[in-house]
Amino acid sequence: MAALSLRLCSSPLICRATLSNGDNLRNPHATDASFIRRAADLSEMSAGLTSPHPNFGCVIATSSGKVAGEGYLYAQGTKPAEALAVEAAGEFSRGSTAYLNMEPGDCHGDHTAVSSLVQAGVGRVVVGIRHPLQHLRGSAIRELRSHGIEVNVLGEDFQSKVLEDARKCCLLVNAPLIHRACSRVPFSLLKYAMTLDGKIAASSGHAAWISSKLSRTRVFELRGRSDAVIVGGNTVRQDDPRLTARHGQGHTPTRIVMSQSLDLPEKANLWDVSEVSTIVATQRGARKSYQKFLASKGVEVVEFDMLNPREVMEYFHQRGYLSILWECGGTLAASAIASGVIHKVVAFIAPKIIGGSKAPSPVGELGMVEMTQALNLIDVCYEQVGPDMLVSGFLQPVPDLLPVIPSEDATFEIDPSVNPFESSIIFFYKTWDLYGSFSNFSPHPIRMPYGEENDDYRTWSSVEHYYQANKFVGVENPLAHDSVEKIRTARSPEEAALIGRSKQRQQPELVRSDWEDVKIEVMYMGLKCKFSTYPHLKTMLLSTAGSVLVEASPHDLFWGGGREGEGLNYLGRLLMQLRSEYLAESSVSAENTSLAL
Ligand SMILES: NC(=O)C1=CN([C@@H]2O[C@H](COP(=O)(O)OP(=O)(O)OC[C@H]3O[C@@H](n4cnc5c(N)ncnc54)[C@H](OP(=O)(O)O)[C@@H]3O)[C@@H](O)[C@H]2O)C=CC1
Ligand SMILES: Nc1c(N[C@@H]2O[C@H](COP(=O)(O)O)[C@@H](O)[C@H]2O)[nH]c(=O)[nH]c1=O
Repeated sequence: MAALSLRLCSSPLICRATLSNGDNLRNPHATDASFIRRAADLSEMSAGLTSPHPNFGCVIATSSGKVAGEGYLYAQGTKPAEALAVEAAGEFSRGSTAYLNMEPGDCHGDHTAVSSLVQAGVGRVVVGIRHPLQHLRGSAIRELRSHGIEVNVLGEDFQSKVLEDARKCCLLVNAPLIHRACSRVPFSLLKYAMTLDGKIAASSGHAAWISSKLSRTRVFELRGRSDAVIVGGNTVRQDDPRLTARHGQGHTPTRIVMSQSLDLPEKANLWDVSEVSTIVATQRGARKSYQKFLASKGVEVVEFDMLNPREVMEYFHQRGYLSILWECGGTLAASAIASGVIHKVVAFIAPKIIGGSKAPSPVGELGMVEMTQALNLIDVCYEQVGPDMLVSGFLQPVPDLLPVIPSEDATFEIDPSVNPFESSIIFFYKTWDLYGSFSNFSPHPIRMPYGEENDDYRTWSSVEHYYQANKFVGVENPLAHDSVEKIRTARSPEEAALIGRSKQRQQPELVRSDWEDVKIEVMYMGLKCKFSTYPHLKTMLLSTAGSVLVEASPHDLFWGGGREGEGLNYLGRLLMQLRSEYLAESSVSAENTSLAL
């Protein structure tokens, strides 16, 4: 009998494994493998909330093989998994082994993850996979080793079948980020519900519902883990879907519609963007009057010279999307598979027969004529969900991290045609990028007062928390005060932004009347406080002297630079203003020193 017994898990993303008693005796690596799997399982609890941060989990195990503490990163900017796990383990951390599904990022000079393990006296660290982004890769491992801690990386320091399986779990749990590091399209999952006779709707086009309520709740969870959900024009016309995550928690993805004709209804649930945004991707020049109508509803329209799944995915990759859920019908699904942008398939199969020779099926024409041409799924999982069967598997393997995947920068060096940057411009955007700590979303808490003339200082978890809360500061309404508190205590900058933006949209009466006049100053004060509080950030800012700083947000045309430099780049401008103030200060103090000598 195999030492590992695969257990079908609640998550369609990964298959977990449990060890039976006695495995440890038979296989010396069984304990390490089992704890790494546990760390991967834990890390997955934050899926959808951490994006674009990786999912991190940590298990602290004593020398007798007992779990003393565990933790996972709840969301970007919250306490690292390692710090939570050693806190939970308390004194048991000393001499223990820490299991991490992924090497910590320790970006922006924030060494909390590593230092909490060092300070807690952990004796050994086992790492599932190294960090996939090359500029972060290996530095936490080196740092831990420099403190005399033994660090073992699966697949590098020792190898065996059980460890290889455990390492695979670590790759799967962060598949979107790993794809981000080595490809130009987001990680895409095609999901559909079909009858036992392979239909996704009746011949009339009616499809509500094929799968059970329980299965559909699982779909809400899948949506909650994705950055965006995508459908084709026909699904909008037939189903009038909402495409929201309604399982009661977490994040709601952006909705994307691909339509060449723009022959879409005037009334549709997707055009209600009060809770979540919708983007329509279309062919350049299609129905301009309808494009205007969509814009008037608050729906963003993006035109493509060639509307096909690959172009659309490359575009959303550039916009920072890591994971996409395809919930389209067979026509678009076939086109997406043929373009090679689908990585994983999740099929809910309901024990029903609807028949109908014209009833649609999940994947349209792929041009294959022989069974030998069929695409074989790999790492297939089977799970019963209520009355339905859930079959999932990968169309393409998650890229392996061995050997080292070139970073995006290195890729640009290899293929200069994709280098969009000039050397005198420094772009920053996502917090985990090289200059990501320049972003107002970077996880650097600041101490700032509630309002300008207020000495009631509070800690704000990021500049974004401070900025969003200031929209409602000083407004004589208990609901405005309540909004400030909700934003201040939001668990991540993304959550703070979500609350701030939706309150502003839904209850504009709560927003201070001078907001448009003061918002730049508010952002400036927040940034100034951040760079003054963290000397290493100030040093980093000063090191960019001579370069233009641009927030590379393609869609925020006020704070960011836009896709083709059409944005106002106020965030970049404020940072350059701050930098010149710091440079002036340091030249004055150098002058004073030389005068004193
Ligand atoms: N059971 C299930 O899981 C699901 C069932 N369905 C059902 O499926 C049926 C709709 O299926 P289907 O017609 O295949 O709908 P799709 O969702 O695949 O939409 C097809 C449309 O996508 C647009 N499109 C844009 N670019 C492309 C491209 N490169 N290739 C292909 N299409 C493109 C076109 O819209 P346009 O014409 O506007 O230009 C096209 O007509 C409905 O009955 C619906 O209820 C749908 C989703 C899931
Ligand atoms: N019919 C069908 C599905 N259909 C998909 O769900 C969409 C509707 O989502 P919403 O409007 O948010 O409830 C629909 O347009 C299509 O993409 N999904 C399933 O899990 N099971 C089903 O039986």
